[in-house]
Amino acid sequence: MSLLKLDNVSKSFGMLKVTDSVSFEVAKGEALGIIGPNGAGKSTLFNLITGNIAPDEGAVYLDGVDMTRKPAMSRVQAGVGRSFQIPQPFTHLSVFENLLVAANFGGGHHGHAADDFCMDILDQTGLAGVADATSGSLSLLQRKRLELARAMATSPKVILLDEIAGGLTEGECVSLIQTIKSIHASGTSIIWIEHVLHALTSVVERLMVLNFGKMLMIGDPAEVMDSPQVKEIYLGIEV
Ligand SMILES: Nc1ncnc2c1ncn2[C@@H]1O[C@H](COP(=O)(O)OP(=O)(O)OP(=O)(O)O)[C@@H](O)[C@H]1O
Repeated sequence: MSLLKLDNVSKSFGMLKVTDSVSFEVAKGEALGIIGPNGAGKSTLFNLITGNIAPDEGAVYLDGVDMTRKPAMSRVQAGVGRSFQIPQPFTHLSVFENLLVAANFGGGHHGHAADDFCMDILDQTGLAGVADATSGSLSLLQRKRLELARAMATSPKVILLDEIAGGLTEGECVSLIQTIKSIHASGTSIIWIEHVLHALTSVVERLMVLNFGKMLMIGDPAEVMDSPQVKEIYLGIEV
């Protein structure tokens, strides 16, 4: 059975159909990449999965349960974790405290068990050395790591990564990819929107292309990137 399923999901803002009858499934433990031109509807698709916006039509299922009308918080508690394009930590709290908030409210972890759980995530995401630093003092790479860590602190079954590699140097990007690979290897499903294609294709098993709100193609990353239709529409290259 699939972990996450979208069934003919559509959403319009005024006259603009931003998500147009999108259907796909993500298996347990799978990593799926999403690409598409600016304004294709990628972030809107994430908002429909997380419950930040409601679809006009269609349904969203997690583990076979219809989540379509459930609020965002209950989806977090059911296992949908998310990182944001622009990191959104509580800047006055320490890195550790940021994780505790996510673990308490999103992951249902409390007391000493929550402390240990958060320390494990700090290790996994490479933040153990800055546990007591205020999150406002972190470098860009560390803030990206904190976005990952906060998503992991909610004990997700699937994490949605929104352009997490953007703005990093090549070396920083390689180091973040290692962390994302370790999260994937531990069994968490990943859906990742990314413009840094080499980072994305080094992790994901399937790639989806969105264009004008429609799913243009989904499949093996190399085959998708090789498709003349994708080259023309996504990359703007005449073939
Ligand atoms: N809340 C909203 N109200 C009105 N229009 C919106 C809203 N959210 C998104 N849009 C519009 O929907 C379209 C798709 O936006 P979306 O952010 O989902 O695209 P995207 O593929 O994530 O783009 P990018 O790669 O630039 O982040 C855009 O034209 C955007 O202006």
